[in-house]
Amino acid sequence: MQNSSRPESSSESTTHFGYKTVNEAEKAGKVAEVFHSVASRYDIMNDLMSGGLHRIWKSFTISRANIRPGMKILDIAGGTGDLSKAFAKKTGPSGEVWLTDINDSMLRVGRDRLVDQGVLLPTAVCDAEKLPFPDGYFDRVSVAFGLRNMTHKDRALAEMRRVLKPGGKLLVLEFSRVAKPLAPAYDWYSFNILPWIGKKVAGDEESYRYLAESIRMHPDQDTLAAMLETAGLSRVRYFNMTAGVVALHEGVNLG
Ligand SMILES: C[S@@+](CC[C@H](N)C(=O)[O-])C[C@H]1O[C@@H](n2cnc3c(N)ncnc32)[C@H](O)[C@@H]1O
Repeated sequence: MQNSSRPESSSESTTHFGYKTVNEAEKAGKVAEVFHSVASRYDIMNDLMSGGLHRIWKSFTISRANIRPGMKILDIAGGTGDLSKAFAKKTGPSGEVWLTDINDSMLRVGRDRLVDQGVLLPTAVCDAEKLPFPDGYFDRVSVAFGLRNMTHKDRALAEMRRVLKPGGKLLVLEFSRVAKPLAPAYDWYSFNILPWIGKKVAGDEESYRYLAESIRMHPDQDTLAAMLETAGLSRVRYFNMTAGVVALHEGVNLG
């Protein structure tokens, strides 16, 4: 489903940024512009756009993570820190939860928000495609609504598997393919209402048009499950939520 016309390793390879075809080297910069622009209004936009549903999708992810005190957790593309905060509650002080993101604006909003709530976590700017952590370090790795924005999803998934301990679990929460009968209404909402809310609330219509487009360009449920398997994960399964508006994929590193 990647829109590349050449192998990923070529510096002239193309990929997609929403519906646009761009050079791979350009994509990360364009994604960075989106998240620098929306960072300060990101949380309110999430509640407005999803009618609060993102909280339920994240709660389900947290319950599937089955976290126990003392575990080491990596939250990739963690943004404003919703998952990290919930993970930290479950690991307790003996655990280690890393809030990471490639975008320092998103991470700053997240870190400040957590500090205001009395939650102090190690925080790092890092690219999911080149994680600065040793092999086999984490019990759980999560990425929520982040994979869609990555240029080389296969490299990012391989990195996620690399840093998981044997027996550790990867959780990928992402927009996915909605059930067919709902597609017309969902498309109308995505291409009319989302950019309108983006304009009124975040002063940025284009970033929310990118959101709608990037969802359509993201691999569907079965394709993403196959990508997790290719990355070396086992016992791969997924759960559709809200009729496939989002899906939680999970896989285990059996070493
Ligand atoms: C839609 S936000 C999700 C934030 C948070 N996980 C949540 O669910 O609310 C997507 C995040 O992915 C991050 N991101 C995009 N590409 C990335 C990459 N290559 N490595 C790490 N983070 C990335 C963006 O900076 C952004 O903060």
